[in-house]
Amino acid sequence: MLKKIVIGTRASILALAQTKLVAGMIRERFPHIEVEWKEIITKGDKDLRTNWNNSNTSLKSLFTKEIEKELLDGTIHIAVHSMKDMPAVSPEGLICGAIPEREDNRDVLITRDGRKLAELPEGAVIGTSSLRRTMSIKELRSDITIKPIRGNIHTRLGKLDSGEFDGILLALAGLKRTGMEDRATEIFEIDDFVPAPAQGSLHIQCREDNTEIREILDTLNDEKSRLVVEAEREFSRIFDGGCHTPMGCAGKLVGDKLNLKGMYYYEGKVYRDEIEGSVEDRIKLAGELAEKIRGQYNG
Ligand SMILES: NCc1[nH]cc(CCC(=O)O)c1CC(=O)O
Repeated sequence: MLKKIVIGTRASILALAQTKLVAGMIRERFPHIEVEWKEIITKGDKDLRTNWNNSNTSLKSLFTKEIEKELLDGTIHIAVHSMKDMPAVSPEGLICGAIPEREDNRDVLITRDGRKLAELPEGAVIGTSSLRRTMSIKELRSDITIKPIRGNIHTRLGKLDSGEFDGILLALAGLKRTGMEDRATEIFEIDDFVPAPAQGSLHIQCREDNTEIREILDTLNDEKSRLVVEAEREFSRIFDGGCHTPMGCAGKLVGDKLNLKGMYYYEGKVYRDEIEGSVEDRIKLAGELAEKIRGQYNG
């Protein structure tokens, strides 16, 4: 019988918050198992010059490689990641062992003085390095000036507070999980601002051959979250989504139906559509939604 589980984590406040959340879930279900975490510094953490928010799949692994090596070596048992930052395909020997209940997937605006988007002055400066967020905010207010911003949530909030920006855009999930939800000035509705595929969802990673850990992780799974996230990830795979590709996708269960909204920016224009169907057909639905959107610009 397993006595202790070691979770590998990056040292950022969000990574630690997510790790502690998962540690709590395991302790609650398996009180006899001791849960610890080990902070691992990744190449991405060392190299702050990398614009990781606009990174493609290979750059994405900058933040996971060292952690994945420790999983494979067996020095840690599991790792907790934000699903939206994970490439579509797991490295050889590793799997996603659980997708727990998803947090709110919406995006938020945070301003220094509590002004909402509509109240900001002409040409106000908003910080984001995400193309999806840039395009979405420009759609709502074309006069806004976008300036790139890097670093973890605290660094970004610090840059906002010091006056470098009038506002910044972040995921509500990250604010909630780090206990800073009260910083959210304006929460954007999905129809105005389509979230990144799998935003707000966790990816608990483990070794494929570790059956004991897989049985434990099975109990952390939230089936509804998994079904929705699978569809969003399929949409993202079709459009080859790193965070680099300006696209969004958000699913919602309505009874036994899945409603899927998607958007994609192509040659400077926004295309959106939505689809609804049986949740069992979620992968097919994601493909059909992508086809509908492609049909708009291919005519
Ligand atoms: N790309 C960085 C990242 N990865 C996950 C989150 C937030 C939490 C989540 O979406 O699950 C963030 C920060 C942000 O986008 O505001």
